[in-house]
Amino acid sequence: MIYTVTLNPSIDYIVRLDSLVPGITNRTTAEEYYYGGKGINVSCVLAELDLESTAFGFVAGFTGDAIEKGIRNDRIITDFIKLESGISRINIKIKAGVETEINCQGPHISEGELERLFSKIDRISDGDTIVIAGNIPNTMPDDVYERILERIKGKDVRIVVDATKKLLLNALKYKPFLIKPNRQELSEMFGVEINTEDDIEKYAKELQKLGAKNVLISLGGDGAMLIDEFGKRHKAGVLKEKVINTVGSGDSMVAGFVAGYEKTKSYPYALKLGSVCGNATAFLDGLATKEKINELLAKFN
Ligand SMILES: Nc1ncnc2c1ncn2[C@@H]1O[C@H](COP(=O)(O)OP(=O)(O)OP(=O)(O)O)[C@@H](O)[C@H]1O
Ligand SMILES: O=P(O)(O)OC[C@@]1(O)O[C@H](CO)[C@@H](O)[C@@H]1O
Repeated sequence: MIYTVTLNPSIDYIVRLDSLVPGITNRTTAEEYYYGGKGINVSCVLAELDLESTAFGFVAGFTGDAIEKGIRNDRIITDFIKLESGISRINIKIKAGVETEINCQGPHISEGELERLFSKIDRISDGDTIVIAGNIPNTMPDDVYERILERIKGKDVRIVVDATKKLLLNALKYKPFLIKPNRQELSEMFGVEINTEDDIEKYAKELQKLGAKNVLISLGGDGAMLIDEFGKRHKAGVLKEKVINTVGSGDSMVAGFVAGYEKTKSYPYALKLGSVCGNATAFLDGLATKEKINELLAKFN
């Protein structure tokens, strides 16, 4: 079974404007909403790839109810913990020529509620995959990913972590099978500007020295680079189509990579399917669909 963990799910409210002017009332030209949070997005794209997953995490209030209902699907088993107070966050994605995101704090999670999650994590067993992705509310200790991984230590579980800074760095000692920083996140982790492909490879290999097996660096419209567990560099480009909404492209890439590796045990294929899923999301209103993935798979080389 593949388990995804989203500590801080969200409703993504996408607002489109011709331009955004600070200090006045701006009016949208269109708006849409999606149920998100990184782990949830991974579960949704896995479902499009015909893979079942169990979604763990915390939901709260009316937004939490909507998220839980909204992602219900016969390939997603939702097993969220309902928090006593607060509401799951609404993240605002402003598309006004450039993209601006406002990702909110999210509800407080108590130590007792965290313990309930750890008990669920104890169900994960040999041969399973766990995908831990996204940010945590800042009231939560930043060793939480380590505490989750500590619970599965010693089990033969494929670990995937998609997070930033300390949350990711602290998880590396658990030897994750895959991490997927984007270029900016890689730069931030090392406090340097990363421009060239050689720089990307150099810093990806630093993350491998710290414990990561496969490091997939996503580069938005420039594609992605994988440094696999054998130190081999693989590159993938992107297809050219009208970009509609890139929110969740990175998560789609993670889902595609995990599915591609699960099916073939081939890193080039995992990178290809990951890229196709990332592209498919960028070219659609919501996340990658089975139809779009199959269409792009036939064109991608
Ligand atoms: N403009 C684009 N055109 C085509 N493909 C894209 C575009 N942007 C993203 N993608 C695809 O999605 C993958 C992941 O994108 P990106 O690097 O933006 O991830 P991310 O920063 O983690 O995104 P997010 O946090 O929104 O999920 C890219 O490697 C690429 O395959
Ligand atoms: O605040 P976090 O957890 O880092 O990111 C949350 C988020 O931006 O990630 C997804 C896209 O990757 C969206 O569905 C969601 O709004």
